[in-house]
Amino acid sequence: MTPTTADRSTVTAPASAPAPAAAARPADVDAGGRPGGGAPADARRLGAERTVLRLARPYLPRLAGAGLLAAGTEIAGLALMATATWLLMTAAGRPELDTLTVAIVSVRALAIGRGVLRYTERLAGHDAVLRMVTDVRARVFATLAARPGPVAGQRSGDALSRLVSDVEAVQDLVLRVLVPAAAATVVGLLAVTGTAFVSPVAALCLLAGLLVAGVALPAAATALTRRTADRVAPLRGALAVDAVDLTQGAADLAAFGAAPAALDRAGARAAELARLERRLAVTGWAVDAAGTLVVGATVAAVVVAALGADVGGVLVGVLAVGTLAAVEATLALVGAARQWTLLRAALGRVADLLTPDRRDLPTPAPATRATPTDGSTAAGDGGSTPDRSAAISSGLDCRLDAVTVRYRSGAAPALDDVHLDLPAGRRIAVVGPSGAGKSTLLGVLTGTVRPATGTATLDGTDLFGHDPERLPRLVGGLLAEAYVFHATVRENLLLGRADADTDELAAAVAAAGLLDWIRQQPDGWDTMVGEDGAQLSGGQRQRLALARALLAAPAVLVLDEPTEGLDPAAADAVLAGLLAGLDPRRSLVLVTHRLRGLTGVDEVLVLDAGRIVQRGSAAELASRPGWYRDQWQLQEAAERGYLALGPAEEPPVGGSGPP
Ligand SMILES: Nc1ncnc2c1ncn2[C@@H]1O[C@H](COP(=O)(O)OP(=O)(O)OP(=O)(O)O)[C@@H](O)[C@H]1O
Repeated sequence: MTPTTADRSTVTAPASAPAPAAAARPADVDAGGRPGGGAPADARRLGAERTVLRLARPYLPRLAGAGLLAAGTEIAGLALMATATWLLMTAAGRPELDTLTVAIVSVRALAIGRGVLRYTERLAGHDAVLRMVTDVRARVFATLAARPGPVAGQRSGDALSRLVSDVEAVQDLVLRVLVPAAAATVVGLLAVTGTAFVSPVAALCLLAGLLVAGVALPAAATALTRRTADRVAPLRGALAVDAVDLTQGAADLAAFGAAPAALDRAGARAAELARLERRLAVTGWAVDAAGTLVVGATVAAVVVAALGADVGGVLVGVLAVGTLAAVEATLALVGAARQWTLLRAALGRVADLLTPDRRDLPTPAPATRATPTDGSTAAGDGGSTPDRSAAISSGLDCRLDAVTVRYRSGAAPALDDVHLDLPAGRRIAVVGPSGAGKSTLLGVLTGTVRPATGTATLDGTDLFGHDPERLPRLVGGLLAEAYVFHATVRENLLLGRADADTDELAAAVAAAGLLDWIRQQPDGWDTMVGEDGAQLSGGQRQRLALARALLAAPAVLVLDEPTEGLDPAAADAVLAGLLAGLDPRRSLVLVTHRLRGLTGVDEVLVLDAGRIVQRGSAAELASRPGWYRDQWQLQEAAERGYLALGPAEEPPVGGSGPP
């Protein structure tokens, strides 16, 4: 009974649910994380580049300057290679030193100039791009800040990643794609023109080599890596979601026995991601090897063509080395194409935000629910553990004898010599002041808190001797700090029982008082609840958690403040509904601060400072002096004030008489 439970409590999801409709398979998720790939998506992506580059207009002169400097760097490199080759080959013939002076000075000047140009190009390029990116980031921030609330299906981390990494993709588009591509194009054209003066046939060979290196190979690299790259980004997103669910939802996964399946699922996703990344790496190596072959073949073709055209030996050498430098510079386009493939998803997301008509489109979280193999969700498919999906068919006896719990040696015990007999089908409520030990008692019953002394038995055997993975199916329910997964209502419910059909879901949800709300939602059972249930009210999260606990139907159902966060009338209705709907074979341990509606339980225990200070039926305790009666009177008085303040929408159920 932690006070904050009301806001956060909910039960969790994964179970062996059928692949939910909301889950999109990677193949159906485009790079922008939107379902549906193919041609329209491509058109949309190109539109994304246009949208993003429109923002570059104010910085065009600076960017053009950076592009020219990049081209100058490449040209200086090409000229350096050609001049140095001419110098070496000419010097081999021992000519007069005067004839070499210009070449010697040129080599030095080009070597120094290339370094200077490279430095200036980096300076100018980053200056222009950082200015532009600052502008883009400010716009993205303003757009996110102006939103009335989170878009359905979007996580808080998603907004952060749009602001940081997606905007960096804009920077990479300019610096690592457009500038190198422009420089390679200029160098290629100059090299072909220069070669044409020496030998037109050699120039044609060079042109062919440059087209293969600068057009065919980048196109092949894009085609080969695009499908894989499109699957990598959503998978990374899904894996990040798994990591959050596995850490923040660890207690709930364990409580419903879904942790091993969730771990398996995350492991399968990680393995799939590794496989795709290996495939990308292999494709990259293959394309690089093809590039090297193209360089060699082009040089050979140029040399043969030049020799065939009776070009002098020194010039043939210069042409060969110049060809080498030009084709290698053009191969930068392969890297640029690969980079572009990887950037498209992020560019699409930035464009979605910055274009009003795109912004209105629902943007599901980046493939958070995409899975490598089965389309199941991170939260919604716990794999099929037969034991988990089978409801316990009968009740079990549970017993605590002289149980004492001490969290720290020397500290006062959180439970002190507690005796509790809970035969199958018995329903008890545990009440008491804050810090009395109520949650600790539930901890002992669910096997998460081990007593210092005393014994806890379930079905006649030591409770702590039971299989830790099976125990949650025997004793479990709604515990404090429950976690709601970023998944649909159905997926969150199916964590409770994987094989529940819609009628069973509806019965549990009706008992928790959430059925009407679900029916009113356009997506019904497939309504996304947001990260940790952020798209639900506190009361709705609590009802969802309760419904999931009821669905789990363990032999001993423990409920820690099931009606916390609900208004008094709703709390009464929910408690009455759940007591009425409970299978009579199952036991119930209900921890609550609210004393109304407890007439439906067999016994109420009052805990204080770890000891059971009162026990009896609700009516008996209300008639005896003590903590229970004082608290009952206080709550009744407060409730009368509450009801006097506003019209009660629902009549109180199940607690109007003496307690
Ligand atoms: N993990 C822990 N480590 C140390 N002390 C703990 C821990 N959990 C509980 N306690 C202490 O044990 C005592 C009983 O706590 P417990 O949470 O069981 O009370 P509670 O009746 O559920 O309280 P509340 O109604 O406020 O939730 C308290 O004094 C608390 O400070």
